[in-house]
Amino acid sequence: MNAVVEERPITERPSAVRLRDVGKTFRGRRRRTPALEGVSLDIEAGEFLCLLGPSGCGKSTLLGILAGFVPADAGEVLVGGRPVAGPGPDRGVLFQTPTLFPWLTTRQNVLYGPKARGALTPEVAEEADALLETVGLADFRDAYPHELSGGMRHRAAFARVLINHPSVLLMDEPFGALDAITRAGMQRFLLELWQRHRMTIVFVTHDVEEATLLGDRVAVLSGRPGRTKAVVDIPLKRPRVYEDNETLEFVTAKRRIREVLEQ
Ligand SMILES: Nc1ncnc2c1ncn2[C@@H]1O[C@H](COP(=O)(O)OP(=O)(O)OP(=O)(O)O)[C@@H](O)[C@H]1O
Repeated sequence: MNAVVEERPITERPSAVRLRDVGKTFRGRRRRTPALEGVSLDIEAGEFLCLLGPSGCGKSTLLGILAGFVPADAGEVLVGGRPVAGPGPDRGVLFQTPTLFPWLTTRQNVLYGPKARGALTPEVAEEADALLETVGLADFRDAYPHELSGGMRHRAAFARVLINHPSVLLMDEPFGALDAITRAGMQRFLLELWQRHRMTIVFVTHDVEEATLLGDRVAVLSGRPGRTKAVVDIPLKRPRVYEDNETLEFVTAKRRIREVLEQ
């Protein structure tokens, strides 16, 4: 078994995200659910990290903590060297269901954030148009969400997040609900985007194949309460394409992750 739990001292590499002994217990009136315990992880700036683990191990909770939606009740959570105290435009969040306002057009959706912050300038509007071009929605800038396909809605949600120039992109099973072909297209799109912008990505997935294709490393959480079980390096060359998934290197990397998961 080659997988190792990595401890990368923060002083050695620039760390975009630092988690130290993070814990979270949900306390209801009748039930107390420990979701995370002692989670420690350093994610480098520009790294693509996938978060994998059994259902209910706290992956979404961890992402929610990084996004600032869910307060941790133990440990240290730093993004860009600063403690997370709530949501912020430095962290873009994308969910399985793209969050778009149904009463706004694609372009208006993209411009919603800057407008709400009072930062809508002609330059930002120009940037929105360039982003719509990048995500292949220039011809649909005046369409409403219900007029877009599933993949198009995802790309619109991407543009909506990217207009804020987030340094960290937090993605919670973003392609989980898509059909296989659209999903492969979105994976390709995400890899190209990341290759170009090199933002830090934390990507939650159930899918070992998806984690192997996308990640520089895969952090595997144990069953509830989630703990960092291992961080597995994916030593596959970049740029990667979906068609690589039958190569020996790919299959070997996938097997290593599966072994850790099943341990
Ligand atoms: N708001 C909440 N209130 C109470 N319990 C919660 C809440 N959110 C999550 N939990 C509990 O915390 C645990 C972790 O949930 P979480 O959604 O983070 O897991 P997950 O790994 O993302 O699961 P899945 O892979 O099934 O999406 C679960 O037992 C869940 O029931």
